[in-house]
Amino acid sequence: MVKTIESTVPIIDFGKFLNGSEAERKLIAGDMVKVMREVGFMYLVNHGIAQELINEMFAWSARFFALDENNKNWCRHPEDGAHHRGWSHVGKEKVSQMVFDRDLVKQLRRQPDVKESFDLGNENGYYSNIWPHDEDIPGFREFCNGFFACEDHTAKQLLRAIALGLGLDEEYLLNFHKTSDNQLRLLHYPPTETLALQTGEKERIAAHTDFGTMTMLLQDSCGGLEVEDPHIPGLFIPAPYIPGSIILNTGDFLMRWSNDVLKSTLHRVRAPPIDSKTGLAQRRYSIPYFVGADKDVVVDCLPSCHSALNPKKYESISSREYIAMRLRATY
Ligand SMILES: O=C(O)CCC(=O)C(=O)O
Ligand SMILES: [Fe+2]
Repeated sequence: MVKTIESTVPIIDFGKFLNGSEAERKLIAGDMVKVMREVGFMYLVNHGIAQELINEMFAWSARFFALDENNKNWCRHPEDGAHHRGWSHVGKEKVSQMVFDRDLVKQLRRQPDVKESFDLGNENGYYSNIWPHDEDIPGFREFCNGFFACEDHTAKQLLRAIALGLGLDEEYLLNFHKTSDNQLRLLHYPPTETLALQTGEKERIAAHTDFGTMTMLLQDSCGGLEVEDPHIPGLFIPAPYIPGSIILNTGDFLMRWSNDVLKSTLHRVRAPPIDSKTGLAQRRYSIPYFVGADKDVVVDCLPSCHSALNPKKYESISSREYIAMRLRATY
């Protein structure tokens, strides 16, 4: 049987959590945690972020990436990989999966990802944002900041649901996400020779898991995102855009925090359908929002995720220590 996304990545109606009765809220929270345990990826519909706002964010993203290279250079990502802000040109970044060996990282970087990105965080955060000149793209900064806040609002509702589904106090996870230390990432994968993507000579984004607590992912209709089958390692299943949906996936930090009860699943971006006019793999835009825990708060295993039969597997760790370790392997 051909595996389809519907049979692997479930669709959850989050509106029933946002506006439902106490019983419905509990049911949805339980469903979400079940999916996080089994698959690590879900589609959310009625998630509370207005579609017009999402469309507008994609339009701003396209406008930003269409800027002249000199204008984008003004806000380029610093060499320090930990300061994850600003524009990274095509070829700058290589996402890798848990590779900490310096020589191996060097070797992997010879085949960089064919994508460019723009990263921003909370304006009041530890790392300053790096913006393009306002006159080059007036209104961009303001819109991005508004969108960041809107996603943060939804992220907080999702954190409530996950805590509830884990049998914790609904506010439990919010107490570790007080500073909104999240990252909004605009991604642009330019048109690329399909064959090079198919043979793996070039990659859009190699198989990886995300670092943080969780990721909310917006994608356009191009296609190419694939999620590893939870039961068949190495089998990747296409996760196309479902109108009106966003994707929610568990991050590595939450996986560790939950004693591996919640799964952070491998995913990648491969060749989408070929553009019939150019013969190239179509351009893709996506917008992940990485939700991160407060950097200096040390987390120990979640209370409902360990027992005498299932003892704690990991030392307690702060998100700062954990993320720094992962970023060093990426830049
Ligand atoms: O472009 C996409 O849809 C995937 C992006 C992604 O997985 C990431 O940036 O971590
Ligand atoms: Fe990812």
